[in-house]
Amino acid sequence: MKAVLPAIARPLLEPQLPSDLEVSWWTSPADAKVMIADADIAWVDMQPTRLTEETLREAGDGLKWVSTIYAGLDAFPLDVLRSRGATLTNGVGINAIAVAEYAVLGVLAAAKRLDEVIRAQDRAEWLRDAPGKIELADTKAIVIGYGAIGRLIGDRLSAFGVEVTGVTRSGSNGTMTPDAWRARLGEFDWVVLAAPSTGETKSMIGEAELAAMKPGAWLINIARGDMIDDDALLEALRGGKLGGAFLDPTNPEPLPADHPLWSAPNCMISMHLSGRSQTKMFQRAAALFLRNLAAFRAGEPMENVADLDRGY
Ligand SMILES: NC(=O)C1=CN([C@@H]2O[C@H](COP(=O)(O)OP(=O)(O)OC[C@H]3O[C@@H](n4cnc5c(N)ncnc54)[C@H](O)[C@@H]3O)[C@@H](O)[C@H]2O)C=CC1
Ligand SMILES: O=C(O)C(=O)CO
Repeated sequence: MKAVLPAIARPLLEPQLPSDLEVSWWTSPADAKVMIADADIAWVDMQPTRLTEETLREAGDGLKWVSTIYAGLDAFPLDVLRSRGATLTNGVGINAIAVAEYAVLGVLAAAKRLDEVIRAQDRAEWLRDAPGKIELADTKAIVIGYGAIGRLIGDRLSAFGVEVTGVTRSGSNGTMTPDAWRARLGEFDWVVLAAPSTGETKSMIGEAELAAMKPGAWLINIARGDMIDDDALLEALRGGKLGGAFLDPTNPEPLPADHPLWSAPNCMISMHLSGRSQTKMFQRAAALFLRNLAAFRAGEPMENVADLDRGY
């Protein structure tokens, strides 16, 4: 059995790999593309070493399991994997803590207008009044996408006294269903996006949704940039009714230097940095891969198997 694995994870994986597994370590997409031709297993990540759709198309017929550290699968050619009959396991949970902490950072930065405080510091200006005076306690948040990340955001915001409502696809465990949240948008001070980018969620926040939000409410996006209609967001930000937006991912990435969102009023952009966390992320990813490898070899069910039709 042959596996193509990322060299970056080699120190964590190699000591624990079974001796009869033949391994090639990729350091670049070009490496992966060659190595994958006769692999049974491939761990591929779309960034920073972007593996192209072409690579997965060119993989040999033996490729049965593709593993990734990514939770969001929107950049993966799911149709190619589906037509090959290959299993894709994702990285849901691996960086959920780091991302949830960024969402809370976004809410706190918006409440206290940390961006304005830091701009004043850059000017060596001593502010006489706080630019943001919102106390989180007794405010209300809706977290659209209440999965691994969304639930952690919910727990953390609840600890600040925020009343949290979650949205899931199924509406299970007291969450709202995707057809119910729009009618209630006007109730929330914080609208947090933590759902996967799929056909159902692309541009889910557009003109109508922004208009329905409570005056002064903030939009916090830690999911994917294409879930927001940027033209509508720019108009809402310029109109001043929206409190503002905290955007971790954007569409496209990197955001071009001349993109109007950079200079839009009341907009903070964190450059899709939220998922980065010291070494813990790789330790969790390696541990998950090794558990799944044992299951794959034993013909047992693996963890984090993506639903290729659903898209996450
Ligand atoms: N900014 C970053 O660095 C990161 C962003 N992400 C993004 O966050 C997304 C969520 O990640 P996880 O929580 O780990 O995934 P997850 O699979 O644990 O949770 C997804 C949640 O979204 C819900 N959902 C699905 N379709 C929905 C819809 N149409 N409307 C409302 N809710 C819907 C699901 O029911 C589930 O509760 C990922 O798909 C990825 O795009 C993930 C990791 C890092
Ligand atoms: O895991 C993901 O989907 C990410 O966006 C990581 O940054």
